[in-house]
Amino acid sequence: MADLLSDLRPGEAWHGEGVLHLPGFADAAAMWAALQPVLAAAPFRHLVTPGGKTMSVSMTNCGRVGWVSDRAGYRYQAVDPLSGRPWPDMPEALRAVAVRAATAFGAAGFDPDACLINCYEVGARLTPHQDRDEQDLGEPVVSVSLGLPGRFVIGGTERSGPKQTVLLEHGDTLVFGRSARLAYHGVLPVKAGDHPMMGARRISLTFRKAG
Ligand SMILES: O=C(O)CCC(=O)C(=O)O
Ligand SMILES: [Fe+2]
Repeated sequence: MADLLSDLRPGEAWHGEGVLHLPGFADAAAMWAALQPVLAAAPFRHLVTPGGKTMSVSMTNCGRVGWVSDRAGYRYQAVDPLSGRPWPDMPEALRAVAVRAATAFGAAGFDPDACLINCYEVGARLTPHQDRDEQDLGEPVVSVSLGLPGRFVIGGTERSGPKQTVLLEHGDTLVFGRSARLAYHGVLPVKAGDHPMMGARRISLTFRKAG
């Protein structure tokens, strides 16, 4: 840990051994441009939880597999249920950022096969959950934020218990893995605002090794 800490650049922060915040790490404009063909082929949609609730966040995916939720449960699958076709490929420009961030985290060799893309309109939120549908929990999750700020809340491996909030702004990247891989985390309701590039919303791209 001491070695990693001494390599940190100004602004970077470890929130415990398993969480690394890299402010302004991603070229947000380049990522937004690379995302356009993905969103054209697989638009955002509001998924339904197994319990029958419609999520306030709308989602889509790129990569070999994508995360979906419906009355049957949560899972990764190769086909977009909306189009009946495979999810769009993960653009190399996006993948490269995730690999670079994972390397900064100490997870060199990260090879994401799924990118779940979340769109938060003002007021949308993600209640605390664990990301546990991936086969290899030894690999981290890398999340890149675009648009309005997000207040990312992360705690321990129990749903209750202390949590801390990390403000994620346009271009910020957050990596969580190792001791925090199964940490409960979520996003507080996004506050009203108007981002010059992204408008009144926050988008997060979450890269995973699903299996
Ligand atoms: O939007 C975020 O920053 C977090 C998203 C998240 O937790 C997820 O996609 O599982
Ligand atoms: Fe998550």
